[in-house]
Amino acid sequence: MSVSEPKLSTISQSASFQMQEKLDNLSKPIKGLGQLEALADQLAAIEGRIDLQTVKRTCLVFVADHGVVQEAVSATSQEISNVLADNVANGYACVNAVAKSNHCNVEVIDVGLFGDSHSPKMIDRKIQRGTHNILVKDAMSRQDAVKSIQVGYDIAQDAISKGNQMLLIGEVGLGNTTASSAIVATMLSLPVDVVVDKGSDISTKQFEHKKQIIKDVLTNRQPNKADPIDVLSKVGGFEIGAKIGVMLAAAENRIPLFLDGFISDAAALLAEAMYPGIAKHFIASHLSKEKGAAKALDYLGLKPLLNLGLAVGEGSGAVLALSLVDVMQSILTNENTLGDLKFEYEN
Ligand SMILES: O=C(O)c1ccc[n+]([C@@H]2O[C@H](COP(=O)([O-])O)[C@@H](O)[C@H]2O)c1
Ligand SMILES: Cc1cc2nc[nH]c2cc1C
Repeated sequence: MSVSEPKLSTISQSASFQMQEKLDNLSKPIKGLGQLEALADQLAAIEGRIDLQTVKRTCLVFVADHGVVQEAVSATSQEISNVLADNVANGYACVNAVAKSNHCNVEVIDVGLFGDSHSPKMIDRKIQRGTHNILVKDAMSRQDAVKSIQVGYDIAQDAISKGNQMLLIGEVGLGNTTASSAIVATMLSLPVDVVVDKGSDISTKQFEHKKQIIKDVLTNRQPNKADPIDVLSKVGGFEIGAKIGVMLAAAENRIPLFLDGFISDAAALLAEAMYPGIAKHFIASHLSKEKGAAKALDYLGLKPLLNLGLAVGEGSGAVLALSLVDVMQSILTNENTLGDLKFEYEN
């Protein structure tokens, strides 16, 4: 099993059916827990069992820089990526705070920061010092695009071998909503205006400029949607490739994979094009505030669990959705059955 010879595990319809039967027997109206029931069904289908394995989970946060930040498409200057990435590695960022309350491990992996990390906790798998500016040059070589997927795959395999039962993915990378917009517009053949949004919050004037930059990027780079590696190498990012690798390792090992926001959604479109059917192994934790997110999730047939207007990144939304998994586990463990109440539906 590897990136070059993927072998997705099967999605167990019978485990999903058994889970729904169990839920239908609980002391509540049939399907009364709505999308939470669909979540439990999907987890059972992915894991191939109804005694869901959810306790040990890790959010893998991939950090990388984007040369296109030179074009003033982001709220901050490029050097800030390092500061933000180190903040996650040191345990003080938004995702760390959410992870503390939701009992989730966080690991931070440098796959392409321009600078050197100052955190001893940063895992160094740097592929290059940032992507090239995609307005003028391909983001990375094809070889580095494949390498980014392999790095993510290896990191995920390691996490799985340490007993993780669910994986979550996040990122820090200023400029990556520009790269993600270019990916989503390409993969869904949509106009840039329909998918682009304000990322880490830019002014209206800067937003108009960002739209034009992405249009020019697509004209200059001509990514080929029939070849996802071409798209990743021309307009993508190292953290986006690494996320694809995690998705593959999770899908091979019956491990539920929690997407975070827009950048995960863009990576998921590439993964689905490379490994058709892989999206069935993904849980859409939330609907990002970025408007292209809904387009990507609709295409993938994924219904987000939360819709809170989140636009943080780091994996924070994915970790937040774990509270719903934990609530579902409590329901499955603690709620009694219609039988206990000697209650039966009449038809
Ligand atoms: O997860 C999202 O949907 C999301 C939406 C907006 C911004 N972000 C985060 O903000 C950074 C990218 O914003 P930008 O404006 O520089 O492209 C990057 O570090 C992402 O993790 C993330
Ligand atoms: C403050 C800040 C925190 C972030 N976390 C992930 N991306 C980010 C971008 C900014 C600007």
